[in-house]
Amino acid sequence: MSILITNIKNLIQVRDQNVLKVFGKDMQQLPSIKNAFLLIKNDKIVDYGSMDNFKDYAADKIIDATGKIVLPTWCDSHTHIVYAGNREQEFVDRINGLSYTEIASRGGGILNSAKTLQNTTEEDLYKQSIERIKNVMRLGTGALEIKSGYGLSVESELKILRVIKRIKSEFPLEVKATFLGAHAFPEAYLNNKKAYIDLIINEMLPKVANENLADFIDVFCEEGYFSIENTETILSAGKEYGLTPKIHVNQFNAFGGVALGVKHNALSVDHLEELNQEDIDVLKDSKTIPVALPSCSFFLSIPYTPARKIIDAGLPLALATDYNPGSTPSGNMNFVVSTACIKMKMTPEEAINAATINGAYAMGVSEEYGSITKGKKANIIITKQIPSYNYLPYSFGENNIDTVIINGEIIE
Ligand SMILES: N=CN[C@@H](CCC(=O)O)C(=O)O
Ligand SMILES: [Zn+2]
Repeated sequence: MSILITNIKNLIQVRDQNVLKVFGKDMQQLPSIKNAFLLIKNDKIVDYGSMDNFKDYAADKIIDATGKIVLPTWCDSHTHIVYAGNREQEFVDRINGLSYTEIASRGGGILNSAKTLQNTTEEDLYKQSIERIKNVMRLGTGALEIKSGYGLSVESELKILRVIKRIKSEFPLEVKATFLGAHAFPEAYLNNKKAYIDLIINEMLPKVANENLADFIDVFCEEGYFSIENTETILSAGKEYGLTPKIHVNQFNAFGGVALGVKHNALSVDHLEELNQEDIDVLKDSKTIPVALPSCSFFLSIPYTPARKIIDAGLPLALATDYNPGSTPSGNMNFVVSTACIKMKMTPEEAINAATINGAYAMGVSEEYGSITKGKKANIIITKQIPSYNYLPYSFGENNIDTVIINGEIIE
Protein backbone atom coordinates (compact mmCIF):
# COMPACT_ATOMS: atom_id res chain seq x y z
CA MET A 1 0.00 0.00 0.00
CA SER A 2 1.39 3.43 -0.93
CA ILE A 3 -0.03 6.82 0.04
CA LEU A 4 0.96 10.08 -1.63
CA ILE A 5 0.10 13.34 0.13
CA THR A 6 0.32 16.38 -2.17
CA ASN A 7 0.00 20.18 -1.91
CA ILE A 8 0.80 20.17 1.83
CA LYS A 9 0.63 23.74 3.07
CA ASN A 10 3.46 23.08 5.55
CA LEU A 11 5.23 19.79 6.26
CA ILE A 12 6.72 20.21 9.72
CA GLN A 13 9.30 18.47 11.90
CA VAL A 14 11.31 17.44 8.82
CA ARG A 15 14.69 16.07 9.87
CA ASP A 16 16.92 14.87 7.01
CA GLN A 17 19.46 13.64 9.54
CA ASN A 18 18.08 11.22 12.09
CA VAL A 19 18.21 13.46 15.17
CA LEU A 20 17.33 11.51 18.34
CA LYS A 21 16.35 14.42 20.63
CA VAL A 22 16.56 18.20 20.65
CA PHE A 23 17.54 20.38 23.57
CA GLY A 24 17.96 23.94 24.79
CA LYS A 25 17.78 26.63 22.09
CA ASP A 26 17.47 23.99 19.35
CA MET A 27 13.98 23.23 20.63
CA GLN A 28 13.00 26.56 18.99
CA GLN A 29 13.74 25.07 15.57
CA LEU A 30 10.97 23.21 13.78
CA PRO A 31 12.36 22.49 10.31
CA SER A 32 9.63 22.56 7.69
CA ILE A 33 8.92 22.55 3.94
CA LYS A 34 6.16 24.77 2.57
CA ASN A 35 4.05 23.51 -0.37
CA ALA A 36 5.30 19.95 0.05
CA PHE A 37 4.58 16.34 -0.82
CA LEU A 38 5.10 13.17 1.22
CA LEU A 39 5.25 9.61 -0.06
CA ILE A 40 4.56 6.56 2.13
CA LYS A 41 5.21 2.95 1.06
CA ASN A 42 3.86 0.25 3.34
CA ASP A 43 4.86 1.30 6.86
CA LYS A 44 7.65 3.75 5.93
CA ILE A 45 8.21 7.34 4.85
CA VAL A 46 10.10 6.98 1.56
CA ASP A 47 10.25 10.48 0.13
CA TYR A 48 9.21 14.08 0.73
CA GLY A 49 10.11 17.49 -0.60
CA SER A 50 8.85 20.65 -2.23
CA MET A 51 6.04 20.38 -4.81
CA ASP A 52 8.45 22.27 -7.09
CA ASN A 53 10.60 19.12 -7.27
CA PHE A 54 7.65 16.73 -7.36
CA LYS A 55 8.06 13.69 -9.63
CA ASP A 56 4.75 12.24 -10.69
CA TYR A 57 4.69 9.30 -8.28
CA ALA A 58 2.10 6.59 -8.70
CA ALA A 59 0.38 5.62 -5.45
CA ASP A 60 -2.55 3.46 -4.32
CA LYS A 61 -4.07 6.46 -2.58
CA ILE A 62 -3.55 10.18 -3.17
CA ILE A 63 -4.52 12.72 -0.52
CA ASP A 64 -4.70 16.39 -1.49
CA ALA A 65 -3.61 18.36 1.61
CA THR A 66 -4.26 21.85 0.27
CA GLY A 67 -4.39 24.29 3.20
CA LYS A 68 -3.40 21.56 5.68
CA ILE A 69 -0.38 21.00 7.90
CA VAL A 70 1.32 17.59 8.04
CA LEU A 71 3.39 16.49 11.03
CA PRO A 72 4.57 13.29 12.73
CA THR A 73 2.10 11.69 15.15
CA TRP A 74 2.48 12.43 18.86
CA CYS A 75 4.72 10.17 20.97
CA ASP A 76 3.12 9.87 24.40
CA SER A 77 5.92 8.53 26.61
CA HIS A 78 4.06 8.32 29.94
CA THR A 79 0.62 6.71 30.38
CA HIS A 80 -1.28 4.36 32.67
CA ILE A 81 -3.96 3.82 30.00
CA VAL A 82 -4.67 0.19 31.01
CA TYR A 83 -6.89 0.68 34.06
CA ALA A 84 -10.33 -0.40 35.23
CA GLY A 85 -13.31 1.80 36.10
CA ASN A 86 -12.82 5.45 36.95
CA ARG A 87 -12.41 7.76 39.97
CA GLU A 88 -15.07 10.35 39.21
CA GLN A 89 -16.22 10.33 42.86
CA GLU A 90 -12.73 11.43 43.98
CA PHE A 91 -12.91 14.21 41.39
CA VAL A 92 -16.06 15.47 43.11
CA ASP A 93 -14.46 15.01 46.56
CA ARG A 94 -11.59 17.23 45.46
CA ILE A 95 -13.99 19.89 44.22
CA ASN A 96 -15.56 19.74 47.68
CA GLY A 97 -12.22 20.41 49.38
CA LEU A 98 -10.28 17.18 49.89
CA SER A 99 -6.74 17.12 48.56
CA TYR A 100 -5.24 14.34 46.38
CA THR A 101 -3.05 13.35 49.33
CA GLU A 102 -5.98 13.30 51.79
CA ILE A 103 -7.99 11.09 49.44
CA ALA A 104 -5.04 8.70 49.09
CA SER A 105 -4.51 8.51 52.86
CA ARG A 106 -8.16 7.42 53.27
CA GLY A 107 -7.57 4.40 51.01
CA GLY A 108 -8.64 6.18 47.82
CA GLY A 109 -6.29 7.05 44.99
CA ILE A 110 -4.08 4.33 43.55
CA LEU A 111 -5.38 1.75 46.07
CA ASN A 112 -8.94 2.49 44.97
CA SER A 113 -8.03 1.82 41.32
CA ALA A 114 -6.11 -1.32 42.35
CA LYS A 115 -9.17 -2.71 44.14
CA THR A 116 -11.30 -2.16 41.03
CA LEU A 117 -8.71 -3.70 38.74
CA GLN A 118 -8.21 -6.76 40.96
CA ASN A 119 -11.96 -7.42 40.57
CA THR A 120 -11.90 -7.00 36.79
CA THR A 121 -11.17 -9.89 34.43
CA GLU A 122 -8.30 -9.67 31.97
CA GLU A 123 -10.77 -9.70 29.09
CA ASP A 124 -12.83 -6.87 30.57
CA LEU A 125 -9.68 -4.86 31.32
CA TYR A 126 -8.64 -5.31 27.69
CA LYS A 127 -12.06 -4.17 26.44
CA GLN A 128 -12.09 -1.07 28.63
CA SER A 129 -8.52 -0.18 27.65
CA ILE A 130 -8.85 -0.55 23.89
CA GLU A 131 -11.65 2.03 23.80
CA ARG A 132 -9.08 4.51 25.14
CA ILE A 133 -6.41 3.25 22.74
CA LYS A 134 -8.70 3.80 19.73
CA ASN A 135 -9.56 7.24 21.02
CA VAL A 136 -5.94 8.40 21.46
CA MET A 137 -5.01 7.08 18.01
CA ARG A 138 -7.79 9.21 16.51
CA LEU A 139 -6.33 12.13 18.48
CA GLY A 140 -3.01 11.64 16.73
CA THR A 141 -0.96 9.46 19.08
CA GLY A 142 1.18 6.95 17.19
CA ALA A 143 3.55 5.76 19.93
CA LEU A 144 2.56 5.07 23.49
CA GLU A 145 4.28 3.96 26.67
CA ILE A 146 1.95 2.09 29.06
CA LYS A 147 2.66 1.32 32.72
CA SER A 148 1.31 -1.35 35.02
CA GLY A 149 0.90 -0.24 38.65
CA TYR A 150 -2.83 -0.59 39.36
CA GLY A 151 -2.47 -4.32 40.12
CA LEU A 152 -0.21 -4.29 43.19
CA SER A 153 -0.33 -8.10 43.44
CA VAL A 154 1.58 -10.65 41.39
CA GLU A 155 -1.51 -11.81 39.55
CA SER A 156 -2.94 -8.35 38.83
CA GLU A 157 0.34 -6.74 37.75
CA LEU A 158 0.77 -9.61 35.28
CA LYS A 159 -2.85 -9.11 34.17
CA ILE A 160 -2.12 -5.50 33.18
CA LEU A 161 1.16 -6.34 31.46
CA ARG A 162 -0.49 -9.15 29.46
CA VAL A 163 -3.18 -6.71 28.32
CA ILE A 164 -0.42 -4.30 27.24
CA LYS A 165 1.28 -7.13 25.33
CA ARG A 166 -2.00 -7.90 23.55
CA ILE A 167 -2.47 -4.24 22.64
CA LYS A 168 1.09 -4.22 21.27
CA SER A 169 0.32 -7.09 18.94
CA GLU A 170 -3.19 -6.02 17.86
CA PHE A 171 -2.86 -2.28 17.19
CA PRO A 172 -0.68 -0.46 14.66
CA LEU A 173 0.72 2.06 17.12
CA GLU A 174 4.11 1.53 18.77
CA VAL A 175 3.75 0.39 22.38
CA LYS A 176 6.39 0.16 25.10
CA ALA A 177 5.55 -1.50 28.43
CA THR A 178 6.71 -0.39 31.86
CA PHE A 179 6.53 -2.47 35.05
CA LEU A 180 5.37 -0.18 37.89
CA GLY A 181 4.69 -2.65 40.69
CA ALA A 182 6.15 0.06 42.97
CA HIS A 183 3.26 2.48 42.42
CA ALA A 184 1.91 2.32 46.00
CA PHE A 185 2.11 0.01 49.03
CA PRO A 186 -1.00 -2.22 49.20
CA GLU A 187 -2.99 -1.87 52.43
CA ALA A 188 -1.87 -5.29 53.70
CA TYR A 189 1.78 -4.18 53.56
CA LEU A 190 1.48 -0.73 55.11
CA ASN A 191 3.17 -1.97 58.28
CA ASN A 192 5.68 -4.16 56.48
CA LYS A 193 6.88 -2.25 53.47
CA LYS A 194 9.97 -4.41 53.10
CA ALA A 195 7.75 -7.44 52.45
CA TYR A 196 6.09 -5.69 49.50
CA ILE A 197 9.46 -4.66 48.05
CA ASP A 198 10.57 -8.29 48.44
CA LEU A 199 7.41 -9.39 46.62
CA ILE A 200 8.22 -7.02 43.74
CA ILE A 201 11.81 -8.22 43.51
CA ASN A 202 11.44 -11.92 44.21
CA GLU A 203 8.01 -12.72 42.77
CA MET A 204 6.89 -10.09 40.29
CA LEU A 205 10.11 -9.21 38.49
CA PRO A 206 11.15 -12.81 37.62
CA LYS A 207 7.67 -13.49 36.16
CA VAL A 208 7.57 -10.20 34.25
CA ALA A 209 11.00 -10.99 32.79
CA ASN A 210 10.18 -14.62 32.09
CA GLU A 211 7.15 -13.68 29.99
CA ASN A 212 9.07 -10.75 28.46
CA LEU A 213 6.31 -8.36 29.51
CA ALA A 214 8.22 -5.11 30.10
CA ASP A 215 10.79 -2.82 28.53
CA PHE A 216 11.16 -0.41 31.45
CA ILE A 217 10.93 -0.31 35.24
CA ASP A 218 9.28 2.56 37.10
CA VAL A 219 8.88 3.56 40.76
CA PHE A 220 6.70 6.29 42.30
CA CYS A 221 9.49 7.95 44.29
CA GLU A 222 7.57 10.29 46.58
CA GLU A 223 6.90 10.99 50.25
CA GLY A 224 4.30 8.50 51.46
CA TYR A 225 5.13 6.15 48.58
CA PHE A 226 8.65 4.85 47.80
CA SER A 227 11.70 6.43 49.45
CA ILE A 228 15.03 7.04 47.74
CA GLU A 229 16.39 3.84 49.32
CA ASN A 230 13.34 1.80 48.23
CA THR A 231 13.58 3.26 44.73
CA GLU A 232 17.27 2.45 44.44
CA THR A 233 16.70 -1.15 45.57
CA ILE A 234 13.89 -1.69 43.05
CA LEU A 235 15.65 0.01 40.11
CA SER A 236 18.78 -2.03 40.74
CA ALA A 237 16.76 -5.23 40.77
CA GLY A 238 14.95 -4.23 37.56
CA LYS A 239 18.23 -3.50 35.83
CA GLU A 240 19.42 -7.03 36.64
CA TYR A 241 16.57 -8.20 34.40
CA GLY A 242 17.50 -5.77 31.63
CA LEU A 243 14.75 -3.23 32.40
CA THR A 244 15.72 0.41 31.88
CA PRO A 245 14.52 2.85 34.58
CA LYS A 246 11.94 5.57 33.85
CA ILE A 247 10.75 7.05 37.11
CA HIS A 248 8.04 9.19 38.73
CA VAL A 249 9.88 11.88 40.71
CA ASN A 250 9.30 15.35 42.19
CA GLN A 251 5.50 15.37 41.78
CA PHE A 252 4.92 16.83 45.24
CA ASN A 253 8.40 16.98 46.82
CA ALA A 254 11.99 17.36 45.59
CA PHE A 255 14.28 15.15 47.69
CA GLY A 256 16.90 13.68 45.40
CA GLY A 257 14.87 11.45 43.06
CA VAL A 258 16.24 13.17 39.96
CA ALA A 259 19.86 12.56 40.98
CA LEU A 260 18.99 8.95 41.71
CA GLY A 261 17.46 8.59 38.24
CA VAL A 262 20.55 10.05 36.60
CA LYS A 263 22.81 7.79 38.71
CA HIS A 264 20.90 4.78 37.38
CA ASN A 265 20.92 6.06 33.76
CA ALA A 266 17.16 6.43 33.73
CA LEU A 267 15.83 7.05 30.24
CA SER A 268 13.50 9.69 31.69
CA VAL A 269 12.52 11.39 34.93
CA ASP A 270 8.85 12.30 34.86
CA HIS A 271 6.56 14.85 36.58
CA LEU A 272 9.06 17.40 38.06
CA GLU A 273 6.37 19.81 39.21
CA GLU A 274 8.76 20.58 42.10
CA LEU A 275 12.23 21.13 40.72
CA ASN A 276 15.28 22.76 42.29
CA GLN A 277 18.59 23.95 40.88
CA GLU A 278 20.42 20.77 41.97
CA ASP A 279 17.95 18.72 39.95
CA ILE A 280 18.61 20.84 36.88
CA ASP A 281 22.38 20.69 37.37
CA VAL A 282 22.43 16.93 37.70
CA LEU A 283 20.47 16.51 34.46
CA LYS A 284 23.11 18.44 32.49
CA ASP A 285 25.55 16.07 30.75
CA SER A 286 23.22 13.13 31.39
CA LYS A 287 21.29 11.02 28.88
CA THR A 288 18.16 11.24 31.05
CA ILE A 289 15.37 13.34 29.59
CA PRO A 290 12.98 15.32 31.82
CA VAL A 291 9.29 14.73 31.03
CA ALA A 292 6.51 17.19 31.90
CA LEU A 293 2.87 16.18 32.32
CA PRO A 294 0.86 19.41 32.10
CA SER A 295 -2.60 17.78 32.01
CA CYS A 296 -1.85 16.32 35.45
CA SER A 297 -1.01 19.80 36.79
CA PHE A 298 -4.19 21.12 35.17
CA PHE A 299 -6.42 18.41 36.60
CA LEU A 300 -4.97 18.41 40.14
CA SER A 301 -4.31 22.18 40.27
CA ILE A 302 -0.69 21.61 41.24
CA PRO A 303 2.30 23.60 39.90
CA TYR A 304 3.37 23.14 36.29
CA THR A 305 6.82 21.73 35.57
CA PRO A 306 9.12 24.76 35.07
CA ALA A 307 9.72 24.25 31.36
CA ARG A 308 11.45 27.58 30.84
CA LYS A 309 14.04 26.85 33.55
CA ILE A 310 14.68 23.42 32.03
CA ILE A 311 14.99 24.52 28.39
CA ASP A 312 16.84 27.74 29.21
CA ALA A 313 19.40 25.61 31.09
CA GLY A 314 20.12 23.88 27.77
CA LEU A 315 18.24 20.68 28.61
CA PRO A 316 15.79 18.72 26.48
CA LEU A 317 12.16 18.38 27.57
CA ALA A 318 9.47 15.90 26.54
CA LEU A 319 5.71 16.25 27.01
CA ALA A 320 3.35 13.37 27.78
CA THR A 321 -0.22 12.91 29.01
CA ASP A 322 0.07 10.69 32.13
CA TYR A 323 -3.34 9.27 31.11
CA ASN A 324 -4.67 7.57 34.29
CA PRO A 325 -7.91 7.45 36.29
CA GLY A 326 -6.74 9.57 39.23
CA SER A 327 -4.60 12.52 38.24
CA THR A 328 -5.18 12.76 34.47
CA PRO A 329 -8.23 11.07 32.97
CA SER A 330 -7.30 12.28 29.48
CA GLY A 331 -4.95 11.04 26.78
CA ASN A 332 -5.23 14.05 24.52
CA MET A 333 -1.75 15.12 23.39
CA ASN A 334 -3.24 18.10 21.52
CA PHE A 335 -4.43 19.46 24.86
CA VAL A 336 -1.00 18.73 26.38
CA VAL A 337 0.71 20.76 23.64
CA SER A 338 -1.74 23.67 24.10
CA THR A 339 -1.40 23.62 27.87
CA ALA A 340 2.40 23.56 27.65
CA CYS A 341 2.25 26.75 25.56
CA ILE A 342 -0.42 28.47 27.62
CA LYS A 343 0.69 27.56 31.14
CA MET A 344 4.38 26.65 30.82
CA LYS A 345 5.30 29.37 28.31
CA MET A 346 6.71 26.95 25.79
CA THR A 347 6.64 28.22 22.23
CA PRO A 348 4.68 26.16 19.68
CA GLU A 349 8.00 24.97 18.18
CA GLU A 350 9.27 23.82 21.59
CA ALA A 351 6.00 22.11 22.47
CA ILE A 352 5.78 20.27 19.14
CA ASN A 353 9.41 19.12 19.47
CA ALA A 354 8.69 18.00 23.04
CA ALA A 355 5.62 16.00 21.98
CA THR A 356 7.18 14.33 18.92
CA ILE A 357 10.95 13.72 18.71
CA ASN A 358 11.63 14.19 22.43
CA GLY A 359 8.59 12.10 23.38
CA ALA A 360 9.99 9.36 21.13
CA TYR A 361 13.38 9.65 22.87
CA ALA A 362 11.71 9.38 26.29
CA MET A 363 10.32 5.97 25.30
CA GLY A 364 13.42 4.81 23.45
CA VAL A 365 11.98 4.88 19.93
CA SER A 366 13.37 8.05 18.36
CA GLU A 367 15.40 6.03 15.81
CA GLU A 368 12.08 5.18 14.16
CA TYR A 369 9.50 7.72 15.32
CA GLY A 370 9.07 11.40 16.11
CA SER A 371 10.08 13.15 12.87
CA ILE A 372 9.52 13.23 9.13
CA THR A 373 12.67 11.41 8.06
CA LYS A 374 13.19 8.98 5.17
CA GLY A 375 13.08 5.41 6.48
CA LYS A 376 11.15 6.29 9.64
CA LYS A 377 7.76 4.79 10.34
CA ALA A 378 4.84 6.30 8.44
CA ASN A 379 3.10 7.87 11.44
CA ILE A 380 1.49 11.06 10.22
CA ILE A 381 -1.11 13.63 11.27
CA ILE A 382 -2.87 15.62 8.54
CA THR A 383 -4.68 18.59 10.04
CA LYS A 384 -7.84 20.25 8.82
CA GLN A 385 -7.31 23.47 6.87
CA ILE A 386 -5.68 25.78 9.45
CA PRO A 387 -3.72 29.04 9.12
CA SER A 388 -0.39 27.77 10.55
CA TYR A 389 1.06 25.29 13.06
CA ASN A 390 0.71 27.96 15.77
CA TYR A 391 -3.02 27.44 15.42
CA LEU A 392 -2.72 23.91 16.89
CA PRO A 393 -1.85 25.05 20.45
CA TYR A 394 -3.72 28.35 20.06
CA SER A 395 -7.13 26.78 19.40
CA PHE A 396 -7.06 24.70 22.58
CA GLY A 397 -9.84 22.16 22.97
CA GLU A 398 -10.58 22.16 19.21
CA ASN A 399 -10.04 19.02 17.17
CA ASN A 400 -7.91 20.21 14.25
CA ILE A 401 -7.11 16.70 13.01
CA ASP A 402 -8.43 15.53 9.66
CA THR A 403 -6.55 12.23 9.10
CA VAL A 404 -4.21 10.07 11.14
CA ILE A 405 -1.89 7.51 9.53
CA ILE A 406 -0.18 4.98 11.80
CA ASN A 407 2.28 2.40 10.54
CA GLY A 408 1.13 3.30 7.01
CA GLU A 409 -2.56 2.62 7.85
CA ILE A 410 -5.26 5.27 7.75
CA ILE A 411 -7.02 5.24 11.14
CA GLU A 412 -10.80 5.30 10.99
N1 LIG B 1 1.76 9.85 40.63
C1 LIG B 1 1.68 8.67 40.47
N2 LIG B 1 0.95 8.01 39.57
C2 LIG B 1 -0.02 8.62 38.69
C3 LIG B 1 -1.35 8.88 39.30
C4 LIG B 1 -1.83 7.85 40.17
C5 LIG B 1 -3.29 7.92 40.53
O1 LIG B 1 -3.75 8.88 41.15
O2 LIG B 1 -3.99 6.96 40.17
C6 LIG B 1 0.56 9.89 38.10
O3 LIG B 1 1.60 9.77 37.46
O4 LIG B 1 0.03 10.98 38.27
ZN1 LIG C 1 2.25 8.61 35.91
